[in-house]
Amino acid sequence: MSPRFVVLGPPGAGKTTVGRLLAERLDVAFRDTDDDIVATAGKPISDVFTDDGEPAFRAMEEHAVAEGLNTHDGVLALGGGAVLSATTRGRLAGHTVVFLNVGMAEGVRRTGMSSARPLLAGVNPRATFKSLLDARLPLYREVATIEVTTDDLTPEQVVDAVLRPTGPAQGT
Ligand SMILES: Nc1ncnc2c1ncn2[C@@H]1O[C@H](COP(=O)(O)OP(=O)(O)OP(=O)(O)O)[C@@H](O)[C@H]1O
Ligand SMILES: O=C(O)C1=C[C@@H](O)[C@@H](O)[C@H](O)C1
Ligand SMILES: [Mg+2]
Repeated sequence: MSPRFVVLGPPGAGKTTVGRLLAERLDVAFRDTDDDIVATAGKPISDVFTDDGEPAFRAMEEHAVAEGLNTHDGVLALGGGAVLSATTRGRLAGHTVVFLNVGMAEGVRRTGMSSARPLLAGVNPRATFKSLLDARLPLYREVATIEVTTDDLTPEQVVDAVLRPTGPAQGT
């Protein structure tokens, strides 16, 4: 069993929003590893970061992603930092992986100052978002088989782009 699409990208790229729409369009189930972690931990992700620390969160995330890849056959959205794990990047080989990209300005606009995103809850979310993008862009691209830049697209248009055939133009 393997997910039809694995969706990843930075916070605010639309993994949850677009992932859900994509699953609806394909009439398959949607699963988000962030939700799996919340269910397992029995508390919000911000509390996992505060109480247990980021390394503990990353270990739970590695486990949740492996479980999703092995047991889910619909659309699987990963947390924004899941690609930081080399083990996870290795496990993504052979899967159809969609990288939803978003630039700093739009990413910060979409995520706002939400404390639900502990890594962006500091004093300078723009700088934090930029350094996060700089560090992760090569990792997202290492595992992605499809990349869509979402800044100027609605979630529906992003789904269209994911499903658009990429081969040579048909007919004349
Ligand atoms: N293409 C888009 N155009 C405009 N707004 C969008 C788009 N995609 C997502 N959004 C909005 O941006 C916000 C963040 O989207 P979403 O929660 O899906 O991102 P995410 O990638 O799952 O983030 P996280 O890594 O924090 O889970 C939501 O308010 C959502 O409605
Ligand atoms: O970008 C990140 O590192 C994170 C993104 C979210 O999806 C959550 O997985 C968590 O807030 C960490
Ligand atoms: Mg999400």
